[in-house]
Amino acid sequence: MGEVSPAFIQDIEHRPKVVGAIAEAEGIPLIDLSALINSPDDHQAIESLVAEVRSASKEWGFFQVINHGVPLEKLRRLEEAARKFFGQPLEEKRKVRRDELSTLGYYDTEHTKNVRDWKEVFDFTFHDPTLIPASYRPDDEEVTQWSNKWPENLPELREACEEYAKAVEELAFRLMELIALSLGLPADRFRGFFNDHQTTFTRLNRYPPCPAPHLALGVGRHKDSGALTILAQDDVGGLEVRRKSDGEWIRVKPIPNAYIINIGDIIQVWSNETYESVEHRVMVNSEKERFSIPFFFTPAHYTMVEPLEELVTKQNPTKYRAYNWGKFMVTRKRSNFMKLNVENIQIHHFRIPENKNN
Ligand SMILES: O=C(O)CCC(=O)C(=O)O
Ligand SMILES: [Fe+2]
Repeated sequence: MGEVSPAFIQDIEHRPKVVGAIAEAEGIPLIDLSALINSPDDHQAIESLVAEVRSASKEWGFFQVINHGVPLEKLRRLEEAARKFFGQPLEEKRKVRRDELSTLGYYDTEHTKNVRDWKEVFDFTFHDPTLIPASYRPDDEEVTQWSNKWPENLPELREACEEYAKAVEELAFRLMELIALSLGLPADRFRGFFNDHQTTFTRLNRYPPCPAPHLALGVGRHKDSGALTILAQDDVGGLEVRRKSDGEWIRVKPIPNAYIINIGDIIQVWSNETYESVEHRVMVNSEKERFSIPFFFTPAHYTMVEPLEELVTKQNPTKYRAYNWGKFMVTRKRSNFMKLNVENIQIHHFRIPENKNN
């Protein structure tokens, strides 16, 4: 990536605090999922987990989980394969680069809020191919497919990716059950959105050392647009979360063999804002590279996302107009691809103003 070109430079108000960042100690909640994995029939233990998830989702929109049931060796194997993949010359990585027909594969030019991110990425889906609208245009009903692009010279990458995503998907379903219960819904309330044709994808992120960590970000401030994100990070650290209580950026402490879970925009809408998707960003540093692996759990492309009817009442009327998830996702990808000088599509574009409710 060489010199820091102006494309990477954040506006002054969005630059990270390299010194004096808020301590990690009072950071996001840590939840031990042992009961969910080992004694799912112990109602009392599950109730208390549900209460922890409710409070963490409400106060922070982020939490970490341990004893989550994803075997550590699957993560280690994937990390090793990812290091090998990113360690190759650029022309080798570009053999599996993303293109306009399928956004899966390798790329190093993602923009978040129109500023370039200091990172390189490899995206893949577990349910391959993934059905997706052919265009962002609302009147175009054609559906197309995204297919994975696997490097031929590194067959172990494919195996490691597939095994890992399968294990994390199980965790995702379990977490969605806890979240459903925490909203007073039946445990399987969200299941149907993910049964067929889910658009879930996993990303391998590499953040190279950066000569100007005070000017650039690994990922600029953003909210995740899916339902739930399950993130593995290494021991370098750099993820920051915007604390809901006061808007301060808080570092997320790397905890060995923990996953970071965050509520995405879709749960914000489904829950009619009982829970909110929270802004986060990634700092880079001048010495160490950092790896992270987010798993973005997202429903089928034809899902119309809107507040669940059980959570809409006279006192709490619906806060969103329904939107089509596939079109939303394709519109997002398009603007990541093309550095458009307009704001990305956001769920607030579907927000119903308060006074129109009454
Ligand atoms: O690398 C990280 O810690 C987070 C990455 C992230 O927020 C994203 O890819 O959406
Ligand atoms: Fe994110």
